[in-house]
Order: sequence, then structure tokens, then C-alpha cells
Amino acid sequence: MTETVPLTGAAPAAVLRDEAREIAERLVREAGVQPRLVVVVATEDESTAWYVRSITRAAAKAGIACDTVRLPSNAEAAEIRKQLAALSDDPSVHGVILQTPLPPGTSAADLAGAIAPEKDVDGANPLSLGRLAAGLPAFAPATAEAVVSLLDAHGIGLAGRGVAVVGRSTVVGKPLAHLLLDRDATVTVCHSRTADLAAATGSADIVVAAAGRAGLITAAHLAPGAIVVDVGTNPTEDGGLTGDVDARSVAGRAAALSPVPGGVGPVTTALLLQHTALAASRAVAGHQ
Ligand SMILES: Nc1nc(=O)c2c([nH]1)NC[C@@H]1CN(c3ccc(C(=O)N[C@@H](CCC(=O)O)C(=O)O)cc3)C=[N+]21
Repeated sequence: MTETVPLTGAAPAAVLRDEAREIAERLVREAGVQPRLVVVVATEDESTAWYVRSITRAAAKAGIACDTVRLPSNAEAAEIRKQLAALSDDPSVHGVILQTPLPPGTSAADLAGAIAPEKDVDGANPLSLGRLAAGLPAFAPATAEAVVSLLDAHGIGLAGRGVAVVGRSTVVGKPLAHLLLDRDATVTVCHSRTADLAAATGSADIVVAAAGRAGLITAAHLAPGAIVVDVGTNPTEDGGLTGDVDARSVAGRAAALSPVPGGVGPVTTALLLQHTALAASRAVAGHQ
């Protein structure tokens, strides 16, 4: 049995929020501009509601203005696209995030093409993902970047290590694979059709669970001493959040595990604000 260390996100999130606050205060002081983030919500999804609440609270702490635009959960693609285009054209807006999931029949990647790349603080425009893949500057999706930031904050190295990413979504799995490759990790991306998931994850030094299935990863999926990052945010019946990792099962087998809540989530929120502060700072510099 090994002691399973909790990879907590509160401290790295506070550092990132302080950085965002410093940028925001300087922009207000020197240019009279407060960074502004707009969150577009067209879903009643419970884990999205958690995220929107934490963005709103954290933005207030970081001195960043934050508005929520609510559209009906049966909104048409054209209506969402029109809203995103208007925000892209509004010079008082520096960051735009379109929450997922989206109404049935609409595609996040397609709609996010209407977010101006310089305001695309959650890296959702396909141009941003393409630039990331090509090694060009772009905002990465905050959740994917949060996994790397959390590991960095806890002194866990990536170069040369085997990382199994469970989940191939456009918001987490795919961009995370690129971020990890940039850090010289050896990356395996697993998904619902992977023939032997336990074999793929069981030979990894680091396992990232981002499949959106509560309790998917158990001790049977891990090599002894593996480091586990839980990206899952599955709503529970009592109104809480639970991860993709069965924390009770992996305790004593994993060397480290990020908790849900309290792990990747707060870092995600803080990175979104840091991206917004950077976007505002570039917008102001561009106008001088
Ligand atoms: N375009 C898009 N990008 C996303 O990144 C995205 C999304 N859509 N849709 C919804 C899911 C869900 N998600 C969460 C992120 C942080 C917390 C979070 O901060 N949770 C806190 C608990 C809440 C709190 O303490 O306020 C924690 O884990 O400690 C939760 C959920 C991002 N998502």
C-alpha cells in the first residue's frame, strides 16, 4: 500500500488568479480598461451550472468583469452563431466562452468558429486547436491546460513519461494530447472503443481520466504508484460533483490522485480568467 497524495488545485488556482488580478489592475490603472469575459450558456446541464457559478465567483476575486448570456436550451445554431459573432465584434468584450453541452443538432466546433480567435479564451474555435497542434501560439482549452498546470504545480515531471489520456473530446482529450506531446511525454489516447482499457492505462506512469463516466477508473486500471488526474465532473444525485475515478478503489494503489471537487476544476476556472486578462492586455496593446 502506498499513501495516495491529493493533487489539490486551490493553491495553483490562487497563484493564477493573482496573476490575472495583477494584469487586470494594471489595465484599469493605465488604460481605463477592465478585462471582460462573457459566458454563453445554452444548456441546463448541472455540471455546466457548477462551472458557470465558479467562473462568476472567481472573476469577481480577480477583478475581471463577467457576464452570462443565457439562450434557450433548444436554441437554433444560427441564433447561437449570431450571438457569438456580436460578442466577437464588441470591443468591450475580451474573452468569450461557449458552454457545452449544446442543444441537440448543433456542433460545438462548428459554432465556436464564430468566436474571434483572439477572444477564444477556451480554445474552442477549430483554428485554435489547429494552431495548438501545429505548435503555434493559441489559447488552449482551459480544462486541458489545467491538467498540465496541476501536474507542474505538484512537481510531477512529464518528459519521457507514459501518459494515458482516457477520453478523446475536442475540449479535453485531443488538445491535452498535444500539450503533453509538447512537454515530451509519450501519449496514448484511449476511448470508448479501446479494446483493453486496463492494459493501456495499466502501463502508464500518469493516467488522465476525461471520459465523462463516473467511477470508470478503478485500481484494476492502474500500475502500482501511478499518478492519476481526474477531469470528470459528473453530477451526483445529492447535487454534488463526482469524478471519473473511483477514489475509494484507487486509494493505496495510486501514488497521487486529484480530488473532485478541489482538483482540476479550480485550476480550469483560474486559467480561463488568466486567458481573459491576457486577451485584454493584447487588445489594449494592439490599440496603442
Ligand atoms: N466549453 C466548455 N468548457 C469547459 O471547460 C466546460 C464546459 N464547456 N461545460 C461544462 C464542463 C464542466 N466544467 C467544470 C469546470 C470547473 C468546475 C469547478 O470549478 N468545480 C469546482 C467545484 C465548484 C466550486 O467550488 O465552485 C471544483 O472542482 O472544485 C466544474 C465543472 C467545465 N466544463
